[in-house]
Amino acid sequence: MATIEDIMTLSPVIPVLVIHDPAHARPVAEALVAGGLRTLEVTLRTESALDVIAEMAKVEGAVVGAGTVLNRADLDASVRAGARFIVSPGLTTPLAHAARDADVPLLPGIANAGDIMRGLDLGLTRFKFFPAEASGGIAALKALSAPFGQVRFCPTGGIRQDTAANWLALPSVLCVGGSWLVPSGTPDLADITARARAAAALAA
Ligand SMILES: O=C(O)C(=O)C[C@H](O)[C@H](O)COP(=O)(O)O
Repeated sequence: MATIEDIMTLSPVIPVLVIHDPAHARPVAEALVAGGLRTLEVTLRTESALDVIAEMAKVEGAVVGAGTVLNRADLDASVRAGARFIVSPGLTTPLAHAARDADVPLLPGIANAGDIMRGLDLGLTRFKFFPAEASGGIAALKALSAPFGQVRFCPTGGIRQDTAANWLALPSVLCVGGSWLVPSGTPDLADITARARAAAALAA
């Protein structure tokens, strides 16, 4: 079983995916992997998300996780569908316990020092900083990182190709997440691969 650190360091950018049509799942995952992004977060925001996870998990080289996981039921369903890691917008004790029980890596969202301290009490040191730009951006994460030397982050929310490098330059940042890799609508696979290639070229 990979650790959440392994997942976060596979590539500098984790695409956050909102896919409605399961028929798009495999081609989109293949296009991202072809561009060099292997870690894929499928949000549970669509009715077909679990089917999308199952389809994407078949793509060679893809490491598929579930995002927008809110509780134990979401987590268990995601793992059954083939998710190898779990991302949540926030941190709850029941979700942390569910991840521990399922032995699945968890990347929970945090936005303040209290969230981080609760995470540390639960044995967690790797967090999604969400919503990154709206929570104060780079200045906020720098300030938040200072008291927690052992903690590392995946900022997500409002980050794009042209701002990702600034985030990745922070010593406390292992990777960033973002939805800019796959715009909504019918997927343009060549464009997705080009976006992935540009993102993969950003060094963490
Ligand atoms: O769905 C979830 O679980 C979330 O926590 C939200 C997503 O990570 C952000 O919506 C991505 O942000 P954008 O890249 O600005 O679109």
